[in-house]
Amino acid sequence: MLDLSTVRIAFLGFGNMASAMADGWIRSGAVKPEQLGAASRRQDVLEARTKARGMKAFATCEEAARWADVVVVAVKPHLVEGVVKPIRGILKDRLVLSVAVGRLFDFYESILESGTRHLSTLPNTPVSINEGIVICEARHSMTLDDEAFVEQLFAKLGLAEFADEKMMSAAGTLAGCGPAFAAMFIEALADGAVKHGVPRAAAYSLASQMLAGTAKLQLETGAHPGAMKDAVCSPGGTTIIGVAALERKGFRSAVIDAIDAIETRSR
Ligand SMILES: NC(=O)C1=CN([C@@H]2O[C@H](COP(=O)(O)OP(=O)(O)OC[C@H]3O[C@@H](n4cnc5c(N)ncnc54)[C@H](OP(=O)(O)O)[C@@H]3O)[C@@H](O)[C@H]2O)C=CC1
Ligand SMILES: O=C(O)[C@@H]1CCC=N1
Repeated sequence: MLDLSTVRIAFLGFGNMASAMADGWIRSGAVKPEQLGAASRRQDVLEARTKARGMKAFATCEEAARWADVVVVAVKPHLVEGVVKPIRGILKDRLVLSVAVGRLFDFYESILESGTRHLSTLPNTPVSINEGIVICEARHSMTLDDEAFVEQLFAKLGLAEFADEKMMSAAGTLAGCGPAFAAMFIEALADGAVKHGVPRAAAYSLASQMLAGTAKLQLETGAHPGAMKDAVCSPGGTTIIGVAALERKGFRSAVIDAIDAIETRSR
């Protein structure tokens, strides 16, 4: 069975998502940097990113896969087939974890050798500080031991949730794309406060703490978000003025439309 203290994990592609996962595992203390390796396209960029973390850099995906017990496929979705197919013989005896959006169980069954152990996931960037989400496809070809190992491994990054194929896309969009929307909200709140004299740095930390605190309150109490909004809106007070302004601009519709646009894009 794979063991957290000895497992070797190789990333194929080491950009934003892969480096966030590496940071999360290293930060958790559960995986040592030397247990992590990566291969990507530009060798100079890879060397800089891996050296900064004390990780191993490999010249090719083949070398990285040969070294590893677990291979994380972290290239753009349209590159997955070209990266994976040439090394499918090596991957046959590895645990393959994918983070590529839209690359689910059936796709990997069609490009990997029969019997390869694989799982498709959709993580998000807050995994780098162990506060992320990893949405995992319920359909996979892992053994029970792999499943127990993966649950341990992903628990170090935050919340790991299994979702069936029907839910995978929308849940992945909420969790995976959501940090960009949340960051835009933080930026916009800060811009509004800066406009009225709050220093930029203070505006960012106030906006982020407000969002983190509100999210934690919802998670801990399970309160309905509408009730949480009502609890802040004093009759004739200031908040309802802001709520009415947001409604005039279609705030909630804009957010729903953002998810909708992603889910109905042509693939
Ligand atoms: N960013 C996010 O928040 C999330 C991303 N994902 C998924 O993660 C995957 C990676 O996205 P992201 O990290 O944002 O993208 P990046 O562009 O930041 O990283 C892509 C990586 O792939 C490397 N690469 C490109 N071509 C090859 C190749 N032929 N062989 C090996 N490596 C190669 C790139 O190297 P180089 O830079 O040298 O070109 C780079 O290291 C995508 O499939 C995406 O769907 C999933 C959830 C969230
Ligand atoms: O924008 C993207 O395609 C990736 C997938 C989810 C978040 N980032």
